[in-house]
Amino acid sequence: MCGIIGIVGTHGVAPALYDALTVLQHRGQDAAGIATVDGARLRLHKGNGLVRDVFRQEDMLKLPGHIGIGHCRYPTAGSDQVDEAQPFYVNSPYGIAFAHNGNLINTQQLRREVFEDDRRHINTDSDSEILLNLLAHELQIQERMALTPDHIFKAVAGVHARARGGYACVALVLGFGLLAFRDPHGIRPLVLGERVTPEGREYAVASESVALDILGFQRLRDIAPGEAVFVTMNGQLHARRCAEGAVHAPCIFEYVYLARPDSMMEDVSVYKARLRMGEKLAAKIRRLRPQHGIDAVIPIPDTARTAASTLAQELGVPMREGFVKNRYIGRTFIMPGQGERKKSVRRKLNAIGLEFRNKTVLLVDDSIVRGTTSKQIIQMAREAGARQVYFASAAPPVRFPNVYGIDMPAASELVAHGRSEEEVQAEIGADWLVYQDLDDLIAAVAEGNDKLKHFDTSCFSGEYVTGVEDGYLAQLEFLRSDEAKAKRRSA
Ligand SMILES: O=P(O)(O)OC[C@H]1O[C@H](OP(=O)(O)OP(=O)(O)O)[C@H](O)[C@@H]1O
Ligand SMILES: NC(=O)CC[C@H](N)C(=O)O
Ligand SMILES: [Mg+2]
Repeated sequence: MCGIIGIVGTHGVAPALYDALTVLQHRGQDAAGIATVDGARLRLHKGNGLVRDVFRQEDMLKLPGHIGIGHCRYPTAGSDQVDEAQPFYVNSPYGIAFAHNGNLINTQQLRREVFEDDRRHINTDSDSEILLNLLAHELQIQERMALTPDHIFKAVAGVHARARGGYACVALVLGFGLLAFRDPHGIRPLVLGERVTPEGREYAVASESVALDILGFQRLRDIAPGEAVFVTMNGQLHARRCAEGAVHAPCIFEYVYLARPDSMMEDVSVYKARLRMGEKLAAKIRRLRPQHGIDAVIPIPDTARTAASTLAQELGVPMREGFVKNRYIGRTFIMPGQGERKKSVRRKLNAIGLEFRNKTVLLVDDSIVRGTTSKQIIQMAREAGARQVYFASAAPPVRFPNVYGIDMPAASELVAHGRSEEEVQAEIGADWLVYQDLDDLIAAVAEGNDKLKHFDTSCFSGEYVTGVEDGYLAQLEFLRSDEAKAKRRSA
C-alpha cells in the first residue's frame, strides 16, 4: 500500500501535495515523489526516504503549477531503488506522470505484451511502470490530438480490460488535466474531495480522506470501483464508470491496519470499525473464557489502541498503557527486510514494568503477520514480571499472501501459515492466544455501510477476488521473499 494524492487547484499545489503526503506517510516509508505541471513542462522530484527527507525547500521551489500528483511508496514489486520511486513519467502521447497504489497480478504477461505488441520499453521491474505504459498505449490508440473526456474514459476502459490486480491511480496528462481511476473491484481505496475558494472550485483525490481533511477539502465520495474521474486544467470535473459487473470488494486489511483511524473509507469510519472489532473480540473471549482472570488489557501501540479500548471496556477490565512507543521510529511491518523489522520492535517499544508485575495481562494487537512483534512483546511482558501473558488479535490468522499491494508475498514467512492457532500460540510464546473470527471482522466493517457486501479477505481466507493463475503465488514467493530480497540487495 502506497499513498497517492492528486490536486487541481487555483494556485500552486506543491505545498498542499507535500502536506498530504506527510499524512499518508503511514502507507509508505521507502520513497516519495511529487510531479506538477508548470505551463507546458512537467516538474518532478522524487527520492528514497520519508517525505520530510526527500523534499528540501529548494526542491519545493522547483515544483510550480496549479495541478499535480504525489506518491509515497512501500514497494510490492521490483526493488526499493530510487529509479522505481513514483511518479513515473512517459513522454508519449502528450506526456504523462503517473502514481499507483496497488499491485498487478498479470505483470509478466503485460510486460511481454507492452514490449512486443505496443512497442514500449519498460526500464524497471516496477509493475506501476507497466501500468503507466498500458495507459499511454490506450491513450495513443485514441488517435486524437484534442483529447476529450470521452477518449480518456475509453482509454481507461482499455486499461481495465488488460490489467488484473489492485490499482488506485492518479495521472497528469500534460495539457489536459488530472485523471484518477480505481480497479474494477475497488480493492485499493481512493476518495474525491472539493474545496470552494474565492478563485474557484478545486478538486483533490487521495488514498485516504485524512489527506482531504488536513487540506480543508470536503470529502465528496469514494471513487467507485472501475470509475475514472477526469478534471480538466481549468477545473471541469468529468466522471464515468469504465468497467461494469465486477464484484465490489475493498481490501479489509485497510480497516485492520493500513488506514489511519481518522479516515473514512467506503463511507465507513475506520475508527468505528476498529471499535467494533474490539467489541466482537471481547464477546468471543467471554464466550470462551467466562472466568478469564485478566487484570489489565494492554494495547500494542499504535494501531491496536482503538480496538483494545472497547475490548477492555466490554470485558470490564482496565486498559493500561504498558508499552511506550518511540514516536520517531516508523511502522515496522512495512519495513523492507526482516532483520530491520526485528531490530526495530525493540528500539520502538519499551515496557512500563509496574503494569506487568504479578499480573495476568491481555496484550492486544490489530493483527499478527510474521509474528515479529508478538514474539518480542510477549518476551518483554514476561521480563517485566507478568504472571500470565495472553494475546488477542483483532484480525483472524494471516495465512495467505497478499497480492494486491501489501507486501506479504511469501506464505512461508507468515507465522500462521500451515499452523493451527495452538501452534501459533506456542510459536509466539503466549499462555493463551485468541483470534478474531473472519465473520466478526467482516461484520465489524460492514456494519458501517450496509451497501458493502464483499471484501477482499484473501490474506485470511486464501480467496482472491480476481483469481490467481496456477504458479503465481509460488513465483511471487520466489521473487519477493525476504531471502530473495536480501540476495538482490547484496548482489
Ligand atoms: O506480526 P508482525 O509481522 O510483527 O506484524 C504485525 C504488527 O505490525 C504492525 O505494527 P507497526 O509497527 O507496523 O505499526 P503501528 O505502530 O501502526 O502498529 C501491526 O500493527 C502489528 O503490530
Ligand atoms: N504498495 C504499493 O501500492 C506499491 C505500488 C507498486 N506496486 C510499487 O511497488 O511501487
Ligand atoms: Mg502495530
